[in-house]
Amino acid sequence: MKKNYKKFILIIAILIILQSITMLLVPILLSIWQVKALNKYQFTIILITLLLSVIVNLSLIYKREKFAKDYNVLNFMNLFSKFIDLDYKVLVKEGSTNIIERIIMCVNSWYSYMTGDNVRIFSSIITILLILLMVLFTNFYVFLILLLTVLINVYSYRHINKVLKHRSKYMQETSSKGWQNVLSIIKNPDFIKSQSSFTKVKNLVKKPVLDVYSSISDLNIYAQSTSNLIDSFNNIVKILIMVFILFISSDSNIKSNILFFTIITPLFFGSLSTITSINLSKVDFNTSNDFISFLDNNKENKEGIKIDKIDKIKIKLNSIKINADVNIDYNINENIKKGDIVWIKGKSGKGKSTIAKSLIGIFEPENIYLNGIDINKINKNDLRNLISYIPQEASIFNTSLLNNLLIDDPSKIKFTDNFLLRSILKYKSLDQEISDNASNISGGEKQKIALARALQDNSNVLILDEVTSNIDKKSSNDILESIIKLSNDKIIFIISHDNLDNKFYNRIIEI
Ligand SMILES: Nc1ncnc2c1ncn2[C@@H]1O[C@H](COP(=O)(O)OP(=O)(O)OP(=O)(O)O)[C@@H](O)[C@H]1O
Repeated sequence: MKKNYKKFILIIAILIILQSITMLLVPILLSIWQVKALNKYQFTIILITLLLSVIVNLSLIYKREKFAKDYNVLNFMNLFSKFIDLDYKVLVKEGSTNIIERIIMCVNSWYSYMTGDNVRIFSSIITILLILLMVLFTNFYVFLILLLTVLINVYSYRHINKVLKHRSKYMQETSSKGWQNVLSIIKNPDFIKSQSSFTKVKNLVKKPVLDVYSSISDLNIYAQSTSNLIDSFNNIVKILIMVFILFISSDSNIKSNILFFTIITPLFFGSLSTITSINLSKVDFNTSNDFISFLDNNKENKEGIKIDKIDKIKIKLNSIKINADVNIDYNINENIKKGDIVWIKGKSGKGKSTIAKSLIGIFEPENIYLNGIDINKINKNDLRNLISYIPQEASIFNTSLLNNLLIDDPSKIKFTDNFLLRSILKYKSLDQEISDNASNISGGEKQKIALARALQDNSNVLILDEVTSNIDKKSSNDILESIIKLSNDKIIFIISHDNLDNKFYNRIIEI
């Protein structure tokens, strides 16, 4: 892609330079040839130049958007990998939707800046320098005025950018957090439709929406008013130059002077305002890069000793530190071996799932050993490869039932034989699209799909966290029985606050 990007930027640079040349060429030719005395040949050249400028503009749009598709997808996927690699605590604190919203903002600002704006700034600077050079040989005083204008613009924007960067960061953070909060309230259609009055829900939604639009409005007031002040200053300079030209011109050169400066000044100030408008996208671009540094600095450390199997687990737990404020106390001392089925029982909120999350390296308590090795020293990818954790909340995606199963090769699987899917496939096909928030399937079906997905992994340890809580007792027992039959020799943890039939386990960890 880097090679492709270089090639793309080269083409875009050529097109933008051509665009600037075609823009500058017409006024220069007109001022040399004099409009009144154009012959057929000169008129044709001017027409061709204008036509060329249209073709160059259209090619720019086409090239940019064609490239943007692949560029945006690649950038999104790169940032998505950083998102997956984030530390769990940061993920919980920031919120996944918030981070994804910011990733989308990054992709958009990279697109604006990297696929044209960066080159356009360059070409505007060249245009300004060329015009300054032309004016230097035409009128030294106007040259000084234009040079001073450029310096005032550069100095002002330097100052404005410092403030803007700060405000743009605040706006990006507030708006992505705000939309995350709104989505969390409205994402469940069952909840929305079960409300008799929307006053409370509306009040809940109004606060984050107000935060979002307030931050955008604050940013815009500052950005637009400062840009406007500079634009106004530039406009005054533009008028003063024309008045000055009229004042200093003699009768003989007044026409050519007016023609030259009428054409040159809009181009000069146009290029200056191009830089101004791109300035905003540059600020967004820099803010986005800071966000990428944030993602990189909060990466989870997965490094550690490589293991390829787990056949014994020692849990000698006194406490698990979840974060600076939350610490959960335990009194566990268990030696678990291959083939054991352990029921982790305890009241709600006592810390059952926290043990499961510690086993896959999300939390890092002391005194858990796998094959005699301290779990905190083991490579986290290996841990997650060898331990299948099926969480309490089934993750269901807005795609087909088949896609939800994340099966590598569907042709090898006989779905009707699958004890989990059989009952679902009586009423639904594998092509059935699962709607947003999985509103068109039942709670039990969600759990069966999540189970069927996880059971494909060829892991050594299986952790079932209340995985049948939405399924009737008889079906739930059938499912557990089938899982145990299929998981010969694995270590299985069954987390449940419900009573469990004693045929399903041979050890208990009670919290
Ligand atoms: N990321 C977190 N940040 C702060 N507190 C947390 C976090 N995760 C869990 N907790 C708290 O830790 C405690 C134990 O949570 P855990 O999910 O392990 O309980 P549990 O026994 O599995 O509960 P349940 O049966 O209701 O699922 C709870 O008080 C919970 O609020």
